Amino acid sequence: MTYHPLAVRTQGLTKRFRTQVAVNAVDLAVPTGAVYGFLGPNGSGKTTTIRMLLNLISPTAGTHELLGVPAAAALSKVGSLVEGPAFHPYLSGRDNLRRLDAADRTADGATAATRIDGALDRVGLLPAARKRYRAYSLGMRQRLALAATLLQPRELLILDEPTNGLDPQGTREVRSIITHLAAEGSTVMLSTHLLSEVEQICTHVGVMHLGKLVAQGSIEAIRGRTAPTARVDTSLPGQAAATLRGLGLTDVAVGEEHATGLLGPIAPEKVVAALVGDGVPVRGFAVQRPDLEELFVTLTGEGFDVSG
Ligand SMILES: Nc1ncnc2c1ncn2[C@@H]1O[C@H](COP(=O)(O)OP(=O)(O)OP(=O)(O)O)[C@@H](O)[C@H]1O
Repeated sequence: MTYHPLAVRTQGLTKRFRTQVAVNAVDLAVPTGAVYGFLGPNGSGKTTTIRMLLNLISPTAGTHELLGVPAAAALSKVGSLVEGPAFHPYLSGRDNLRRLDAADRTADGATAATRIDGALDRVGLLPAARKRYRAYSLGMRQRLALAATLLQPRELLILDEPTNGLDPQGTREVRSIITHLAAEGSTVMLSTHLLSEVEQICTHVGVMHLGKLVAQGSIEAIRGRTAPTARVDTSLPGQAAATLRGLGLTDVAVGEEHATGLLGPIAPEKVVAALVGDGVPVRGFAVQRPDLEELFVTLTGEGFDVSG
């Protein structure tokens, strides 16, 4: 395995459908080892981008590389879930994988059984391997689709809305598999319209809005863009506010039983020490950042679905 710092890299990637620009000059940078959440509301261009990455449609303009090389040269190391594979309802999960594996001319027939059960095991479907596909829950069906992408070793997984349509249990199952796959060393790029999904399983995020990538980076770095607020719970909020102002906090506000202020570069422990030193009875102290949702609403002018 050759190491490339970016598992997915695009420059100026653009797709125009007649008059509509569905994807507009997108520069993606998915670091190797990341779980990258490709976040955006429906219609923002995620699927179109993913289809271009996988060479399923050709870009109007721009370039893309997977694993450091042009996509065509990397696709054998890339697992994807875009339109799930067609499974046969009357065959078992295992037999469905057998069919898919047999159709892969690069796969070694002698090791098929090990490979298939290995893939079933990784998605936790081994106990249900003999069940017919039609008896599978939606979550199990999606897990089988993931297993199908894992029949070959993959350095990169590109998953389009992998939890879409699943019930909470199925969603949890699929998220946990994604986390495991990432822990085993695969880079994962997944599209989603759920901010909560990004917060739960992603290390990085790229935010799409009307075909444009409006923000991208590690969750930590993106959170870091927001100014932290110190909040003091106290019976003497006026006095607390005076201390905060004295230390140089800005936007200091007084509530009924609390005071808040923007921390800036001031260390939280210094604030606590000053409050205590000034005799402010501190009942609680917290450093809060506006959550990602507030930040993304600012970036895109619209909210994200936070359920799920
Ligand atoms: N084959 C096509 N022909 C014309 N327009 C298309 C085509 N495919 C996508 N579009 C348009 O491009 C825009 C982006 O669609 P896309 O499916 O990429 O968005 P998305 O973010 O993946 O949303 P969703 O989650 O709904 O799939 C939409 O306005 C869509 O109608």
